[in-house]
Amino acid sequence: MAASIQLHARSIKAPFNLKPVAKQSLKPSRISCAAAVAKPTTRYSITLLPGDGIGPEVISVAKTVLKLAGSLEGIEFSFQQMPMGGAALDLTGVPLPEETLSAAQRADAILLGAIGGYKWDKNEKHLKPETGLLQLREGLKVFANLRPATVLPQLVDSSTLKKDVAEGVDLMVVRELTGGIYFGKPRGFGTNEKGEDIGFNTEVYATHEIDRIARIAFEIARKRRGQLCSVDKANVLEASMFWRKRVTAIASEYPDVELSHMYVDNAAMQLVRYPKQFDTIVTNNIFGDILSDEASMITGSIGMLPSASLGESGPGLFEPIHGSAPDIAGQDKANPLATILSAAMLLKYGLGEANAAKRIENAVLDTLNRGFRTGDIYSAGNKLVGCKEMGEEVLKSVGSSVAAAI
Ligand SMILES: NC(=O)c1ccc[n+]([C@@H]2O[C@H](COP(=O)([O-])OP(=O)(O)OC[C@H]3O[C@@H](n4cnc5c(N)ncnc54)[C@H](O)[C@@H]3O)[C@@H](O)[C@H]2O)c1
Ligand SMILES: CC(C)[C@H](C(=O)O)[C@@H](O)C(=O)O
Repeated sequence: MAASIQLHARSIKAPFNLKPVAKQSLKPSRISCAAAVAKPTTRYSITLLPGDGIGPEVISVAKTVLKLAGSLEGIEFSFQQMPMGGAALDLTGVPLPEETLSAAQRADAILLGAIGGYKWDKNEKHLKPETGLLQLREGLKVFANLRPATVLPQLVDSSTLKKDVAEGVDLMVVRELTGGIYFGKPRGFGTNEKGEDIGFNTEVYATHEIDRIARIAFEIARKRRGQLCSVDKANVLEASMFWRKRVTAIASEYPDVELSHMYVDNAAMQLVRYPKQFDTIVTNNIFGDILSDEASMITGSIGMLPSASLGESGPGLFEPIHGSAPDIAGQDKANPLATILSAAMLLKYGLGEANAAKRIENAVLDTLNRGFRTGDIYSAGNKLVGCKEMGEEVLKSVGSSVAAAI
């Protein structure tokens, strides 16, 4: 089994090994005239969770891309598709059936589309698709969520920011994923001393939760441009004051990384004022959710941003950061590139298959170079395509020598 924080083996000693080693080949490839040069076949099991809305559309495309990129690198996948979110609610009455969680836990990696939709919006908390996603993240113990936002030169004109502001942006949001206000207790509904109805949640972080995400962020920053910005609300919130104290303490283990701190309101503003100032951002669950959506728009569209969610052991969870986009679901309008790039992250961080990952990344660049655009990233002079056609073009690029060469 593969994947997780060590960026891929299932058990980890070092906090974050950014140089994963590919899983061992299980058997030699078929004997043929080309046997001397053929790569041995490596096999992985992938759990696919298409979910709701545009989820099934983008997963179907990403699966074919993953399959082809893998086969060109001697990798064979077995896919198991399981219900999740609203689709699971309709089928089984719960948003994360036990069978889905255990299939995910047994897999080498998980690729998820998106969950949610109008149909289930008024459900009680425990019957919301979103609750299923949080249960999945908790069940897989994937506490580190990596959300890279890179402005590709081909898409500078798709950004809503001015060209000189967006050009060259390359940042990584490291979001704590299994703690904070999303999971803190007490939480719920009740009545206050005046007898008025209330809803309440708790933002809480323990030392080990902050220390482990901080170490991962420092490791990532060390391998990028050596700058880590910790985003909090330490001028107001005790949980943030403690967050800042622990991140500062962990910094002593990483003298080569330059640590800065920023309040979240300022960070939200700086992201649109001068995003190039950021290299790696580390932040809590809720601030990471919001800031990564904001960062996605710098790159042109939320339909471009992939993510990897990793734990200390066990398989990683890979998903685009966007939701189920009910407004465009079923219309073949979704941009599948965030999910395709999540498949690349699955290969790289989840399985340690860097070459296959590079094939996908290069194929995406080549497809954009050839002028294909879904509606969300369209600009004049390019060719407007739907989700399926975008997928077919990426497949062509994966199959061409370009993908191996760029
Ligand atoms: N990880 C997830 O599964 C996830 C993430 C966010 C939201 N959600 C859920 O999705 C549902 C809709 O939420 P929302 O509307 O706030 O956010 P959303 O991300 O689904 O959509 C926001 C906007 O971005 C557009 N968009 C999103 N992905 C796109 C893509 N790949 N290509 C082109 N356009 C795209 C949508 O059309 C919409 O206009 C809700 O039920 C929400 O809870 C799920
Ligand atoms: C759907 C929701 C539970 C989820 C989150 O808040 O984490 C989403 O916004 C995301 O970013 O994946």
